[in-house]
Amino acid sequence: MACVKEETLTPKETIHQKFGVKASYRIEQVHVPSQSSCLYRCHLQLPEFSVVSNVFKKKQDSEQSAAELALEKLGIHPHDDDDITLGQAWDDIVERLKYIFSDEFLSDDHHPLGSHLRASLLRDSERRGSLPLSAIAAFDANINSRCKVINPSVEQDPILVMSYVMKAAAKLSDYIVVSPHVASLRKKTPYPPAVVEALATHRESIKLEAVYIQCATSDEEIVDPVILDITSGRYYLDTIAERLGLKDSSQLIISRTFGKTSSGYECRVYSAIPKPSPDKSSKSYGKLPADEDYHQSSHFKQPWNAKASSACSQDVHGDAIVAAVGYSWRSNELEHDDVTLKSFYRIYCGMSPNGIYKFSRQAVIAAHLPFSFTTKSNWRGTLPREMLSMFCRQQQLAEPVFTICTAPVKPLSDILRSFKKIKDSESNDGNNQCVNEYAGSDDSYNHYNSKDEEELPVLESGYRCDVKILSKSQDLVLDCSPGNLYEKESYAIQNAALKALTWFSSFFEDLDADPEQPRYTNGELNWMFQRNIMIKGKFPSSKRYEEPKYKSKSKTTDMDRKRRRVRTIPNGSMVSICYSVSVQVDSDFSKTGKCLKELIESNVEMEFEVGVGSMNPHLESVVTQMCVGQYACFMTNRPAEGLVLAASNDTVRTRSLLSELCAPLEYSVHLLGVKGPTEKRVEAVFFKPPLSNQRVEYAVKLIKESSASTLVDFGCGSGSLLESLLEVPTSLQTIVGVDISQKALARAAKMLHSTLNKGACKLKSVTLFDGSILEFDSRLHGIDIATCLEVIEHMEEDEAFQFGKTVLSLFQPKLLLVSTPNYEYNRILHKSSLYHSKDRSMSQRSKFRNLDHKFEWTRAQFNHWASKLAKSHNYSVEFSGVGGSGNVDPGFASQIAVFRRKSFSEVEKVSVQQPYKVIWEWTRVEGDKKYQPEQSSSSLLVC
Ligand SMILES: C[S@@+](CC[C@H](N)C(=O)[O-])C[C@H]1O[C@@H](n2cnc3c(N)ncnc32)[C@H](O)[C@@H]1O
Ligand SMILES: [Mg+2]
Repeated sequence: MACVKEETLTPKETIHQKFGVKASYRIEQVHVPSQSSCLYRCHLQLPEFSVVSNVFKKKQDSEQSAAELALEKLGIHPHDDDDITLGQAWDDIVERLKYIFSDEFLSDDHHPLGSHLRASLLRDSERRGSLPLSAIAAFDANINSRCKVINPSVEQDPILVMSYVMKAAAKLSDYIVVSPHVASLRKKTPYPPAVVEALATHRESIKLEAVYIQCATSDEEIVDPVILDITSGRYYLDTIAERLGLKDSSQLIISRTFGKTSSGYECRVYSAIPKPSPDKSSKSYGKLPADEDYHQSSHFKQPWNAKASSACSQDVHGDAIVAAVGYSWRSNELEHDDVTLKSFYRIYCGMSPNGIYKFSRQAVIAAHLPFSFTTKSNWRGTLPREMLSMFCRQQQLAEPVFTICTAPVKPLSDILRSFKKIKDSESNDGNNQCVNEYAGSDDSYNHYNSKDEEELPVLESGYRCDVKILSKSQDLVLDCSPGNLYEKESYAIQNAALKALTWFSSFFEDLDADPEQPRYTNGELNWMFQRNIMIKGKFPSSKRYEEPKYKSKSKTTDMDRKRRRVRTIPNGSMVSICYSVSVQVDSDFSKTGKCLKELIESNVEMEFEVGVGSMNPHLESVVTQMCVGQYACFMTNRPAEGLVLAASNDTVRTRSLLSELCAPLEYSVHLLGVKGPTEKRVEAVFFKPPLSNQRVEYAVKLIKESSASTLVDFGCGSGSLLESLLEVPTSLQTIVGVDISQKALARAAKMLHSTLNKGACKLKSVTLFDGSILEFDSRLHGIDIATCLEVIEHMEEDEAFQFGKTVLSLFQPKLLLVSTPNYEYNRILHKSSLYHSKDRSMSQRSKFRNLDHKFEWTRAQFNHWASKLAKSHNYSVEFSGVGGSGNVDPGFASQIAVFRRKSFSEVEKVSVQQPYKVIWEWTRVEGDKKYQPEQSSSSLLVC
C-alpha cells in the first residue's frame, strides 16, 4: 500500500488527511454595508500557522478557500492545478495582478499584500504605490501556485516568480506601470485621494534585532547582529534594502519563511537581486534576467551565501539579512520579533533532523535522534513521519512514499532453536548473531542497523514498511527498506521514517562517509551534497570526538579509572542527570590570570533512556559507568561551531572566545537517579503480545471460568487487570484493587474513571484501596478470587512468605492466582542489548529483570513455596505460566500458581480490621463519585 494522495481530494479533505483534528476551522460573519446578504470568512488554525480566507457568500467556499491557502503555504499543490494549462496559468496571473491593484484589494485588511500596498502608498512621491515584485512573489499564494504550473522549480527560486510576474504585468500596460529596470509594479492611475488619506495613520517606530550574513572573501560567511530601525511611517522593506546597501525594496529578494524565533515568529532571508556575472553582461543590475538564466549559480557575480541558503533552503547570493518582521494574515499591523544570533544558530542547526527532536529546547548539545520508535506515548516531540515530511520539504524533495506490506517470519519454534544455538556457541558477540539470525531475510538493511538496536522480532506476522525519498523530478534519492516487522502498521511507518531520518542525519554529519552504500542509490546524492554543502561547515568532523578524558573531583588511580569504565547501567534504563557543558578558556586568555569557563548548556534535571541513541554518545558512555550520586567531569573536542553557538547563552561572547581558542568542551555531570529497564519494555520487545498482556489474558480467562462475583487484585499497580475486567463480560459484580503506590493508584483511578464513564460494563462497584498486602483487611475476607500479578518479587523474600500466609490464612479467597518471573528464563532475555552490560562483576540484583526486584525464583523455588503454602492452608495448587513453553527448558517466562480452597474447608471467622484506606470508589447506583469518608466504615463486600 503506497501512501499517496487520492486524486479526488478537495483541499479541505487533504488538510483533514494531513492534520485530522489538529485543523480547526472558525467561520466569521462579515457585514458589508453595500451587500444585503451576509458574507463569510474562514479562519483555519493548523499546528504551525493559521490562514484566513477571503470573503465568500457560502460558508463551505470560505472553508475550502482557507484549506487551499493552507495547502499552498505548505507547498502542497491542489490537484486542480494539474489540469490548468500554461495559457490559463498566465491568464490567472494577469487577472490576479489586476485584482491586486484594484481599489477593492487595497481595503482588504487581512491579506498581507494589502498591508504592503498601503505601506507603499505612504512612501515619498517617486516610489509611492510601487509594490516590489519580491513582495508579490513572497506574499501572494495564488500567483505562486500559478507560477508553479508554469515551472515547478519556482519553489526554490523566488526570482523566477518575480520574472513571471513581470512578464504577466507587461500584458496590463494600460493598467500597471512596468519599468524594465525596476523590479516593482505600480498602478497607472492614482488611487482615489480619499482612500489614500484614510491610510495615513501614525505608527510607532520599531527597532528590532536581525542577523546580517556577510559573504566574506574567505570560505565562511560572517554572521553578525544588526539593528533594523524602522522609523514611523516607513516601508519596512525599504529599511532592510538600505541596510543591505540597496537603493530601495525593489532591489530585494525575499525568501520563503523558515524557522521560528523563541516567541514563534517566522523568519525570512532578505538579499539583493544578484548581478549577472560579467560574461552575461548584457543584463544590467536589478534587471531580471530571463528565467532560464537563473538556474546556475555561476551566472551571478555575487558568491553563493551558504549559511543563508542553508537556513531557508533556497539559493541566496551575496550578503543577506535574516529578520522576523512583516505583515501577516492575523492583523494589518507590522509584526516583528528579534532574531538574535542564538536564535539564528538554533534555526540553522535545526535544519538537520537531529535538531528537530529535542528533550527540551535547552538540550541542543546533549540530545540526539533516538534509534527506534516504540510507542507514541514514549516519543517526545514531533513524530518521525512528520519530521521526515518536514525534512523533505526543507530539502526540496517530494513527499516520502511509504509502502506497507505484511510478511511472514520464522515461527517461534525456529527462533527458540536459534537461541539454543547461540547459547551453545557462547560467542562473545552473540548479540550481533541474534540480529542476523532473526532478521528473517537477507535484507542488506542490516549493514547499517546499529549494534545497539538489537531487537528480537518474535512476531509471526506483522507490518513491514519501506520508505522511498524522491526528488521533485521523481528521481530516487533514498530507498530505505528496514526489514523489521511491527505489530502495528503505524509503528512500522514511524520506524521506517526514523530510519530514513537517521540515515540523512548521519549523512549530513559525516559528509566524508562513502555515500555508495548498498541499497541506497546515490545518483541524487551529489545534488544533496550541493544543496547541503554548508552543513559540512556546520559539523567539521564533529562525529570524531576524542575518547573523553576523565577528570575526577577526587584523586583517582589508574585502577579506579579502569573500574569506572565498567558499564554498570544497562540499556533500557531511565537515567536522570544534571549536567553542564562549557568551553574552557585558557588562563593566558583571561585578563585576570584565572582559568575561565564559559557555560554553553546546562540542565538541572534531564531524564533519558540508555541505549536508544537519544543522547550525546560521550555523555551517555560516561553516565553509564557512574553510580547514583556520583559526579564526573570530562572533556571532548569541540563539535561544530554552529551547535555550540545555538546552545550558548551569550552567543557573541562565546563566538569571540571560539575564534581565539581551540578549546575543548568540558562536561560536568551528576547522576541523580537510575530506574532499571521497565519489565514492560523488555517484555514488549520479546513477547508478542507483550508478556504483561498475556498474564492479564490468562487471569481474565480463569476469572471467566470461575463464575466469581467478587475479586481483589493485590498489588494492582496502574490497574491493567481491572481495566480488562471492565471490557469483557464476566460474572463479577465487585472488584477491588490494592496497592501501596499512590502514583500507581492515581493512574488506576484515572483510567477507571474514564472507562466506567463510558458505561459499558455490568459491575456494581469498583474500589481502590491504599494499603500493604502484607496486612490483613477484613473487608476483603472470604473473597471469591484474589490475583497477585508480578508483585511478590518486589518484596523482600521473607515478606513474600508472609504474604502467602496472610492471604491463605486470613483473606481466605476461594481462588488465588500468583504470578512471578521465572529466573531461569532470564538467560534468554539477557541476550538482548536491553540488558547488555560489559560489567562481568554485576551484582546479583542486576541479573534480575528489573532493578526493583528483590528476588526472582527458579521453577523449583516457586514450586516449593507454593506447594508448602497450599498444603499448610488446605488449598490445592496447579502450576502454569505465560511466555515460552512449560514443557521446554527453561519453562515459562512468567510462572503462575493457581491455589483453590478445598471444598470441604470452612471459612474461618476473623476479627474486624480495616487498615486499608479507600482512595477511590465507584458504585453503579450512585454513579461515578469521589470517595466520601463517612461512608467508608461499612464493609464494601458481602461475603
Ligand atoms: C510490577 S507491579 C505489578 C502491577 C500489576 N499487578 C500488573 O501486573 O500490572 C508491582 C506492584 O506491586 C505493588 N506492591 C509492592 N509491594 C506491595 C505491598 N506490600 N502492598 C501492596 N502493593 C505492593 C507496587 O506498588 C506495584 O504497583
Ligand atoms: Mg516485577
